[in-house]
Amino acid sequence: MSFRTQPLPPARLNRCQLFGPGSRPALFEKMAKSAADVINLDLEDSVAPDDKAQARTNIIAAINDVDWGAKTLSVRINGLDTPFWYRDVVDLLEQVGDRLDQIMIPKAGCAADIYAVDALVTAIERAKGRTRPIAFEVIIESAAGICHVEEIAGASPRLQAISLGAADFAASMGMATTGIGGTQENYYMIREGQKYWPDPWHWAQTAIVAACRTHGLLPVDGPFGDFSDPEGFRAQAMRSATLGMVGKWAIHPSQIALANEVFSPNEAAVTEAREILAAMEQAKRDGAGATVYKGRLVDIASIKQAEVTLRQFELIGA
Ligand SMILES: C[C@@H](C(=O)SCCNC(=O)CCNC(=O)[C@H](O)C(C)(C)COP(=O)(O)OP(=O)(O)OC[C@H]1O[C@@H](n2cnc3c(N)ncnc32)[C@H](O)[C@@H]1OP(=O)(O)O)[C@H](O)C(=O)O
Ligand SMILES: [Mg+2]
Repeated sequence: MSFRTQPLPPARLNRCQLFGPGSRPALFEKMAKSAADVINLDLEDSVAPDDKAQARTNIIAAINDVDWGAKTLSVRINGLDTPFWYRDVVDLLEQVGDRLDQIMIPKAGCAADIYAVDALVTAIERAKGRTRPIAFEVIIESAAGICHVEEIAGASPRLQAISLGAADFAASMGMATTGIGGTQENYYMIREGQKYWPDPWHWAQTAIVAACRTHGLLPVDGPFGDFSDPEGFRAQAMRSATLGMVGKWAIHPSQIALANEVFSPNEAAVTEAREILAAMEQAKRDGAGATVYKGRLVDIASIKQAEVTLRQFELIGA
């Protein structure tokens, strides 16, 4: 381990982030009653330019009036290249109480983007006497964003999470696809006449996970557009979980249970984690740093791996 130790991410559940357009207030109560850990009320790309002002009004009313329970409540503001974002921040922070937990910043391209929003948020918080600081989540969804992901991850103490936005990312990268996440038909390899489909999002996900883990943030997988394909969603989510992501967006309620299931350790994983810890306790008593569990090596690193599973399990139980 480096002399600089790796910080733990915020101890909160983030298995599923449910999105809903700010221009569809009829969805808000349904979102609040859902099983998603995080709610993202959207002012950005699911809202048409002419509807931005009304969507803002809808969201402010809903934050103040709807019972959001224990969910993390987040609003996605408009991008810093638009004329809308400053008004999003000002109206939200001046007109909602402490119930708003987080602002989501889309299309972040460099650390200065986060600095700009932080400066505005800080000024409003001071002016209004807000005592609980607003957290930030950032979406990496551009070539610049992925190039600068590590500096973005370290840009503000408000940052709690980073998501991958597959659709804008694909567009920014010039990828030859209109798919939002998942397997891409033309991204394949051939061996002995058989086609195999690797994951074109893999490298961007791992870059986000590494940046998040370095700075103690939650890495989150973004949208899977084809909500009629639950198996495709599940497969994408399981790949993301295997790479270290803690959750995934849902753009339709049918995706919530899938995300919650994939990002909650199952009984077998919890049992195995506990058995590995017990095996390592025995190894310690025997004066060994490594031992054999079910025919395979486990050592001190295995303790840390098992603790990842158990930490997530304990959060869910809390
Ligand atoms: C890709 C980039 C992104 O920005 S993704 C995030 C932004 N997108 C959104 O916020 C879209 C969110 N989803 C929706 O707006 C809708 O789900 C929909 C348009 C995809 C489908 O809506 P529709 O009403 O047609 O769906 P039904 O199947 O009829 O609904 C069934 C039932 O569920 C209720 N419902 C629908 N959506 C939601 C929701 N989001 N939350 C809660 N409840 C919802 C609906 O009202 C029906 O209810 P019922 O009538 O049964 O009571 C990204 O940035 C990138 O770059 O990658
Ligand atoms: Mg986007």
